Amino acid sequence: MLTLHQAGFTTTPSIAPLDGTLRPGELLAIVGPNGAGKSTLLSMLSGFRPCEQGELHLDGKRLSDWPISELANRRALVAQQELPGFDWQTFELVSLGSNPSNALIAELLHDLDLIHLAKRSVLSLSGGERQRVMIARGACQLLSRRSPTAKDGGLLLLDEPTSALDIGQQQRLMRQLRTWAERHHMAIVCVLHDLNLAGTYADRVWLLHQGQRIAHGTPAEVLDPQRIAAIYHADITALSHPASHRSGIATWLALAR
Ligand SMILES: Nc1ncnc2c1ncn2[C@@H]1O[C@H](COP(=O)(O)OP(=O)(O)OP(=O)(O)O)[C@@H](O)[C@H]1O
Repeated sequence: MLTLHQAGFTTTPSIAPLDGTLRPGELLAIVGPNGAGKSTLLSMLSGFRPCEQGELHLDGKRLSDWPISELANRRALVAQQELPGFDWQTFELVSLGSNPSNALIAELLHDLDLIHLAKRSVLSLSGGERQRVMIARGACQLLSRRSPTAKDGGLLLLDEPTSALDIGQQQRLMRQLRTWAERHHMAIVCVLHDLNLAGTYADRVWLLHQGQRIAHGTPAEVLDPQRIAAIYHADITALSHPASHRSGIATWLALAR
């Protein structure tokens, strides 16, 4: 579990002090316009850029006090458009840096619809396939390195994990992330631009704007159409799903020219 106590950055790019808890079993979406500070915040949550004010505690200990190798057992970051640096086969790249069982590799490849690509060179994969491989690798890092006595499945941080995926794969990935969160008691944080994916699959949403979290809570509380239209300077139409009655935001249906 990761807790934030007035954690932030004072230097550019700044993040205003934040409190909060990233709980095992929960999927948190971080949303906000371009340049709002989402990737910057993810780098703070991962410990790659130590916070400059306040504190972050991971599993009861200050994030900055964890040795790198032990930190890697507890949190994994999949950055935007990470590229494989070498001509590995898919299954090799997924297991890189950890020592997973063949069963775990096969399970993760199956989970992300990659099993038919297990022996393919990662350099030959499409953008969307490669993106799913990098996500599988992040999950593999946590699941293979966790201590068998650990109470939870660690923290998986994903920066725009659906950016290269078609709509079917986007839904499949988001459903899978929910399954991992529940099955492995993992805390999962996703930076998302698609507010409908955030609204449908996240338990909680943080909305960032100019380095500040301006709203947080359930998707229904945060994704208020008027607030979203104002923050994004977007023409939107709020619709509710005819079956679930869950509200969503239409942009492509209602583009005004
Ligand atoms: N090294 C840096 N020096 C100065 N400014 C930076 C630096 N890195 C990022 N920024 C700026 O900080 C702001 C936040 O960047 P960040 O990448 O966190 O935004 P984001 O919300 O993830 O955006 P996007 O949706 O476009 O990916 C941006 O204005 C960016 O240009």
